Amino acid sequence: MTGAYRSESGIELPAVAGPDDVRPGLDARLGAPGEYPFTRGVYPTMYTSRPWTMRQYAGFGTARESNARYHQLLAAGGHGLSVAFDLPTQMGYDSDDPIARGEVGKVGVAIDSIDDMRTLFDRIPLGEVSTSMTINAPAAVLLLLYQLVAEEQGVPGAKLTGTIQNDVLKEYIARGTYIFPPRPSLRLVADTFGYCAAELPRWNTISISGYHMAEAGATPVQEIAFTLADGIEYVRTAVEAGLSVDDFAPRLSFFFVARTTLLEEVAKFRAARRIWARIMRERFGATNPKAQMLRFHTQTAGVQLTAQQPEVNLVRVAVQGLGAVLGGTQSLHTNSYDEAIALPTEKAARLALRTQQVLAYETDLTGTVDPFAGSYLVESMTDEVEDAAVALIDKVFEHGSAVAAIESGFQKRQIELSAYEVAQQIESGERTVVGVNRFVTDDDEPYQPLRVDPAIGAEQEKRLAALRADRDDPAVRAALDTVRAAAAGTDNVLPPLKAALAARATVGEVCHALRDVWGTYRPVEQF
Ligand SMILES: C[C@H](C(=O)O)C(=O)SCCNC(=O)CCNC(=O)[C@H](O)C(C)(C)COP(=O)(O)OP(=O)(O)OC[C@H]1O[C@@H](n2cnc3c(N)ncnc32)[C@H](O)[C@@H]1OP(=O)(O)O
Repeated sequence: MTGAYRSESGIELPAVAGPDDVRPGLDARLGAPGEYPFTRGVYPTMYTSRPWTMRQYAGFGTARESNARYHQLLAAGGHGLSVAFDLPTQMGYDSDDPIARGEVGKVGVAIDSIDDMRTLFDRIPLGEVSTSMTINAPAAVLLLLYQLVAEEQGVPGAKLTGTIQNDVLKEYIARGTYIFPPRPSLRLVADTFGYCAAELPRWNTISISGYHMAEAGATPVQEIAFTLADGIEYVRTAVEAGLSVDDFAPRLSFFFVARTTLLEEVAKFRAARRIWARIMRERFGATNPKAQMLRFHTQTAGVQLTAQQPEVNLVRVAVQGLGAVLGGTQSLHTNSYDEAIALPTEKAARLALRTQQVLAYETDLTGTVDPFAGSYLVESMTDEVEDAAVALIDKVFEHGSAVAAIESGFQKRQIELSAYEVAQQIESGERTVVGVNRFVTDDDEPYQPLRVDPAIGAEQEKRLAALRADRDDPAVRAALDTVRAAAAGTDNVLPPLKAALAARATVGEVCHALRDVWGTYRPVEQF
């Protein structure tokens, strides 16, 4: 390589960093751990009093199979649950909808109704375990099903802890599971904030996500800038809906990637906390410190895993996870080594969890807080990532709002340009990917991927037919009419949604009721 090393975001690294690389005023930029601007972490004691939450994302096939995987993960020492839903559920369609054919139970679990949700959490005490659900456009619907099942277990809403992803804006930018146009989607998000503040006060109402943008090619700077810009949009919407920032913002959470480029990643996490604290205090007038804290989940970078020599992924994941912990993550998913090929096998899923257990229990990482504080290199990179991200957030808002920028295709285009550059670097050999363009071998061992049983679609169809034959249909129709009326007006839509789901309306039926009023989003293709 010639010339200075440039980071993933294009920041030049000094070959040897020294005191001159750190700008004056470091103490004020750092603060103490647990204090504004939270550069050193959101809690004063961080992992010295409690390690991060080990939360492995899992789910496939039917509710029964996924329930078995959750029991395995908890028995293996996992701390919290993280549910992956299949595409039809994520898009608000029932398993027997023609559009769902071939996709039922593939990338996650199929959930059609309260009956499936009850099975999913069978023998799991919802008052004790915290559960994350990666669900966006229909997040309110799955959250209400969870609440209904918890109530059946005798657990009141006030005791429930967990997170819904509920971040529709990044779906338009990178992930693609949107249903409604941006504006009604934002209204549904604000309704969910309001409902949770009253009914589920310990629930994290959103996981504002940069992970998927990173997987699509965003640089670290783009990842945090576009994510924080989305965060601003959510806060603005909720404030305009009459909610108090000090009340709802403590339950906002974030979700980022951890790449193998560990130093820049640590700088990224620290910069993101600092920028968000300032935005909340200065732009939105938050005075509650909890409303200024950026708490986040991390997943190791799936896009960096390779199908060639898949065991090497174990090493990559360990390095990525190390960066997340050094950056002060609240919760972590470490990918399985076989994820570039298929859904993780049970063995691979266990090894992935073991990776974080080694980090937590065999290293000295939990003995001290923010060990990189004062590092010439990491402090200077934190400043540089911060400056570049703030400048990019300003660029987003030159479009008027994050939504307007999304509608113009701005973020998506920037991310695609970054992805193109990386692809070219791999192609030319300028960027090394071990086992792919260097250190290649012909003798990869055969690997038996986990396959989802194709009969699952038919099985779900049968369960749905039984449900529809065994419920009070006029009551379901009346409840769906009430959902439509709330969606057309200004009342919070969650209470009527809950009533419809309790009457055993399906996920697809309630989402269709909302589609009737709000319509569906059609993306504008730019190229
Ligand atoms: C790729 C894929 C896809 O596309 O499909 C995906 O999206 S997968 C996406 C998967 N997404 C996820 O798994 C998201 C996970 N997110 C979360 O779990 C949350 O949003 C989170 C990031 C805020 C982490 O929440 P958590 O409950 O695990 O952890 P917390 O940090 O909130 O800790 C739990 C409780 O312990 C307390 N606590 C923790 N540590 C300390 C400490 N050192 N001192 C004092 N208190 C502490 C917290 O205040 C909190 O209590 P209290 O609550 O009372 O304050």
